[in-house]
Amino acid sequence: MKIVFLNEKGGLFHGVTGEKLSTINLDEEYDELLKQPWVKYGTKLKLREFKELLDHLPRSSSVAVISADMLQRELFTDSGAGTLIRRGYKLFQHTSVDKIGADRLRQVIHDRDPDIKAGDTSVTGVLNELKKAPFTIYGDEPMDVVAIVTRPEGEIPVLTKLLASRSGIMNGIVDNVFNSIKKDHKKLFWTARADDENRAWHFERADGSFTRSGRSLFWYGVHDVNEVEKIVKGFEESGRINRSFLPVGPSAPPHRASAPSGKRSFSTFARREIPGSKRGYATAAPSTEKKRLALIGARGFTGQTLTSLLSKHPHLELTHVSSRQLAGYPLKEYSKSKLTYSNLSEKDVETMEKEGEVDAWVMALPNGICKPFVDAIDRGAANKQGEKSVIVDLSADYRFEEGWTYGLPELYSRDPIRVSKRISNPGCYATSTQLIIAPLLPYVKPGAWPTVFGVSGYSGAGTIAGLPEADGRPTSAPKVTPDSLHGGIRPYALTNHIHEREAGHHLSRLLTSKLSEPFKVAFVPTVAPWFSGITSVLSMPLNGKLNAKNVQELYEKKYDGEKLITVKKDVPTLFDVEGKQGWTVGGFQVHSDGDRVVVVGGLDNLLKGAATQCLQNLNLSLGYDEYAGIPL
Ligand SMILES: NC(=O)C1=CN([C@@H]2O[C@H](COP(=O)(O)OP(=O)(O)OC[C@H]3O[C@@H](n4cnc5c(N)ncnc54)[C@H](OP(=O)(O)O)[C@@H]3O)[C@@H](O)[C@H]2O)C=CC1
Ligand SMILES: CC(=O)N[C@@H](CCC(=O)OP(=O)(O)O)C(=O)O
Repeated sequence: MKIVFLNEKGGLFHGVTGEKLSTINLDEEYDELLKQPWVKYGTKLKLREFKELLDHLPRSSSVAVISADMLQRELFTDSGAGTLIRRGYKLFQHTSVDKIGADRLRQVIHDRDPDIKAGDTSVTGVLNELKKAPFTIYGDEPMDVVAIVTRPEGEIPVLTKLLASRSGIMNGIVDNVFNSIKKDHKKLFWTARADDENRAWHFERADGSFTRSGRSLFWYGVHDVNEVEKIVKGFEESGRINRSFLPVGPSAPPHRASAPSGKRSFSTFARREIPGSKRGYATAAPSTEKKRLALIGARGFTGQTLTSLLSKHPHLELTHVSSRQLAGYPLKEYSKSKLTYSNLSEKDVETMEKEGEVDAWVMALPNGICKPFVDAIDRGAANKQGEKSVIVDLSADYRFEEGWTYGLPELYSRDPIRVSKRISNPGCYATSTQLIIAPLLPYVKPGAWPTVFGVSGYSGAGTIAGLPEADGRPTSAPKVTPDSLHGGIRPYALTNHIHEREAGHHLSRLLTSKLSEPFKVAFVPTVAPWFSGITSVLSMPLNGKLNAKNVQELYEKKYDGEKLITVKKDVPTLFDVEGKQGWTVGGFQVHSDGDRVVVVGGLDNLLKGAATQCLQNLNLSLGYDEYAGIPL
């Protein structure tokens, strides 16, 4: 039986983080919740009454707290909305197999353990391992989730098994079990294989990870790189974690490595952000190894901007610059070595990849041009001995593509970027649009799209060929000029700009409750007569009441510690964004009725909107410090 409780806000919200609580399992969470200082008055009363009601109904019953306009979706789709409250199942913890029943445990291991499916061990093998050291088995009563943590005296605990049924995944029990492990263990290590369909889930729960040849080691609670190294050495010696998951010894052939797409979470379950898990830690200090980069589309605005940044990069060497027009001419914007433009064909690119001539490629080409080059690199990589190179594409061509990682580090986990070889760089307006909406996602009024007005400098439109210099050297001219705008501004692509879909598509991944269709954003672009810099103005109806101070705090909290994000009180001006590496937000205002928020954000379309973000992505995937070469 499902009981629907209508409230204005459309659910219950965490009083500190402001996030919507998607599920409350009363058996597990009720006592703890009632102790929270923010659970008072109406919320307390409601929780008490829901508990009383559900205590007298079958366990499968639940209460859905939703807003009136979500009623249809709650009743007629299986996606649900708001907050779902149920008794749930009590979690258990046992330190012996007998307590949970050896036969039941055998069955679960037999049915779900990927190591058994891969033929690497047997059920008896798993149970024999348990005899070697003290352990705790965590799970829920119907055993939809079973997790085993081994914890030899004085050693780091290891989560050796996390076995969940589909219903365990869909009902969030796996998170409940994991949280209960977290309560007991301040530090934990565990592993997952590339074919683990919940791989993104692991990245999100970890403070750090190491991936090689599709096998990942994860941990939380250890932030010091030296400590990680020491622990890993201990695992190597004791054999508690299979060597193939550890950052030790020679790696397996890299061409077998498969990177997580970063897109897949539990297949039917939107990702949830876990506080404190935004940043990963590399297992070793960031690399300082010299690596080589080829830039295709080097003549254009973004190509040139990236070239200038690379001139100051401590480790990354630009070795090839490709332009059809400038082939044979020297490159001017790069100071680390003398380079001449070439006009690389698809065949050249394939051969270069096959011969391992570069470690990374950047595609700074117009939309729709990139695929033949990417295909050529893929062909080259298929016939290559060593590791395949990284590609970062600046165009819109791979931003919706399975197998590519969308590189917006401040919003979507950095770890998938670290292990990805195919990265799509977000659009300039789309970057600002997502950064400005993300902190307010729990407050989006259902059915009302957030609207972003974006005003961009004309460099956003790219270049055409200009008049040649006196010596015949070709030049570039902006496609849109201040003259063509008559000194004014020109709204364009009033609906369906590609960045509208891009922003909605990716923001959907941050929602805590599943939507039956992608999250919708209204985006309206305007081009203006200055060279570079975008101002984005967000206007968004709220699902409840907020004040300007609350809003500013949401941004401060969301972007705390982010080196490329500035939160200020005042409205950012062009001065705050033009030529600046990061994104700035400010001007937080709420309508006097308290139900509509307006926020202003801005970035330089050629920097955080393109080249700087590209460099963050290159740095992460090549193992450098994320900000290497970025003047902070
Ligand atoms: N400008 C901006 O603010 C932003 C742009 N982007 C995206 O980045 C990409 C590059 O943009 P931008 O630098 O402005 O573009 P430009 O028009 O300034 O440059 C395009 C580049 O691609 C080359 N090129 C064009 N057509 C072809 C082709 N058919 N084959 C091979 N090379 C070609 C050009 O050189 P040549 O003709 O000499 O070969 C030039 O180097 C685009 O996809 C854009 O959407 C993303 C974020 C911001
Ligand atoms: C002013 C101007 O014309 N801006 C460009 C945005 C450039 C960009 O980021 O486009 P991609 O998504 O193709 O990478 C535009 O609206 O198309």
